[in-house]
Amino acid sequence: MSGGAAREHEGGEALAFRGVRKSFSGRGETLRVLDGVDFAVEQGEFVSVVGPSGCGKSTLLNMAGGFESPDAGRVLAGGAEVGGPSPARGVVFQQYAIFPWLTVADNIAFGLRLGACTIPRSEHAAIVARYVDLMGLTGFERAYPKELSGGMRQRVAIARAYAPDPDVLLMDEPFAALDAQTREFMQELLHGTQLAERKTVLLITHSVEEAIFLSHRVVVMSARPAKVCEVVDVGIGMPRTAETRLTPEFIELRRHLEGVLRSQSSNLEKGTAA
Ligand SMILES: Nc1ncnc2c1ncn2[C@@H]1O[C@H](COP(=O)(O)OP(=O)(O)OP(=O)(O)O)[C@@H](O)[C@H]1O
Repeated sequence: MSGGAAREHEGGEALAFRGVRKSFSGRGETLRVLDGVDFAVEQGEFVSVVGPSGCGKSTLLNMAGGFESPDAGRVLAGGAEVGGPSPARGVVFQQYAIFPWLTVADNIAFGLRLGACTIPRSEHAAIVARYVDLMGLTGFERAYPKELSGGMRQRVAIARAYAPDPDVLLMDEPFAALDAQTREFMQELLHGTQLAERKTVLLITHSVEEAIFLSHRVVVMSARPAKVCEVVDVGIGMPRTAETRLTPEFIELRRHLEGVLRSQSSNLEKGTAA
């Protein structure tokens, strides 16, 4: 459908990290986590961040969400400095952060009903129906979270994040708690939703395969104190399917990124950053 063009986004920076530094202090020690991180996500682009464990990936996402602020440098959303959480930036975390007392449909509608959302009430039902369909939740609209599998709950969380039409979606290991088979299925659902919606997405993941499958570009962080050590343009046409994972380009890219990550992780163990 895309004729091999992996990057079909519109251009223009939706999110940018400029010289971002961050340390955490505690028990008389200072932990330098981010040491001048620079990259941007363009509008409509899907970018994943991978890196050694503890290098500061979640810290970056928390800054984009407005939950943390940098010690130095700037985090920009739509060209403006991020000053705190905003409905313009939807967040999906690893834990099933959906409300147990609301049905699937009401969870998905949650952000639409907040005062900050300008989408008219008359459109809410159609929006909920669209995400129920895109996330494969048909028939479960009236179910409560306790009646759903872990994968389904996370699909509700993703639908809820997309529904109020935020400028940017921030996802922190959304599939980490799921088994491998469910995880692949979820990646395919998210990819289909993303092709339909073309949002700007920043995804943090431990899985190189997940990053390649979903993204236009993959940002690799170095060991802590972290910088960007490599940015890879995936360049594999969309839509991607289960077969895409078996193509030589995909396998070669996975091998390359796993090698970079392995060398960064060994730097972390040695206590040095490349
Ligand atoms: N609020 C905080 N206070 C103190 N230390 C923190 C805080 N947040 C994060 N850290 C520390 O900063 C480092 C980076 O954490 P972060 O969660 O951002 O890394 P990560 O790359 O997402 O990790 P992982 O891959 O294990 O999920 C870790 O050593 C963590 O313990």
